[in-house]
Amino acid sequence: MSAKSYLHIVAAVLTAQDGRILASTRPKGRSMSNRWEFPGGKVESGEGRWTALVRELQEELDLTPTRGRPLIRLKHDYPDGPSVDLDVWRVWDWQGVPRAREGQVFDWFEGDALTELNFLAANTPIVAAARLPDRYLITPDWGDASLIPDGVEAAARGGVGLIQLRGAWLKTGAAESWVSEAVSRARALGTKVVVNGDVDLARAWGADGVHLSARAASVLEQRPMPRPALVGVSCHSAEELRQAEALGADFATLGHVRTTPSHPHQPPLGEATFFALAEDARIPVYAIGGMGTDDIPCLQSRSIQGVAAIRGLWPERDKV
Ligand SMILES: Nc1nc2c([nH]c(=O)n2[C@@H]2O[C@H](COP(=O)(O)OP(=O)(O)OP(=O)(O)O)[C@@H](O)[C@H]2O)c(=O)[nH]1
Repeated sequence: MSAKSYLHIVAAVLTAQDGRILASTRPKGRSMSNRWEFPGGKVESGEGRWTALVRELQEELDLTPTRGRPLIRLKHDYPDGPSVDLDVWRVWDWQGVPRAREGQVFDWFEGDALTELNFLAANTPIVAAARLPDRYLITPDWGDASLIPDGVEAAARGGVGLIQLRGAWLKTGAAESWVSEAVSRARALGTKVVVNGDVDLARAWGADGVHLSARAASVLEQRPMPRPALVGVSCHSAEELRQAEALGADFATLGHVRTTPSHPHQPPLGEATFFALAEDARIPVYAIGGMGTDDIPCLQSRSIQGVAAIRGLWPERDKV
């Protein structure tokens, strides 16, 4: 049996300095016209990925991208259409002012607003990747929750775009005030906050979403919070990634990649297994377990979203 062939497509998540993202409708006369997509198209035979992206953006929008990096790569099989290998790049610098050259409509959208557009079916995980940052901090599980709001704010100031509140302190009486303080300070800096494990708490406390264990995800048939809320799942295997995808999760953490003090007795996945699983995933993946900001360039060069960490991202490491 021959392997299925996939059309290699490059597309750009053009991101302006204010964080808004360009989306466009497919031009009239094309398949699935008037659904939303990210600008791009087929890579021609013998053409490089970046060269193809530059050509497509010039043809469609009269723009020349000058700085970008891989964001997410995933395969999708349209039941009545092509099988596509979508190679999506974040582009944050370009020459020119966008102009619709193919009769398409385009506009700039806040990340959350992207979830309301009628995108092509393959694009749900691409929209998730476009909305998500490269650094995902998980708060340390210690007794003194009073340090959480300051730590969250310092991390957000340092460029961490997503934070998971986690720990036994979440179940204590004072938790609500620490959480609402942390959420409002993070939000003022454009950083989102999700709560570990408890959907009711996440809703009640006005958090931006929830992060579930693989076990909690395994008993759900659909996502427990509608978009634009974020739903993340902790995964350790291909099976758990498939469950997170089936659930409609926005992202997964996958690990642990290396041995860490949090899991001293469990063997790590190792980098080769991590990359094999992450590159096969159809949702954005954060590498977790002994990871830090130094690992981000290597992960991104392979279209992986970024790193999730406690020690590697908490602002004052000596206090972890
Ligand atoms: N440019 C772009 N294509 C996408 C996205 N998502 C997605 O599934 N695709 C699929 O990737 C293919 C894009 O190739 P293309 O844009 O060169 O295709 P085309 O206009 O020539 O389409 P056609 O073959 O129907 O004439 C289409 O099958 C399209 O449905 C996206 O965000 N951007």
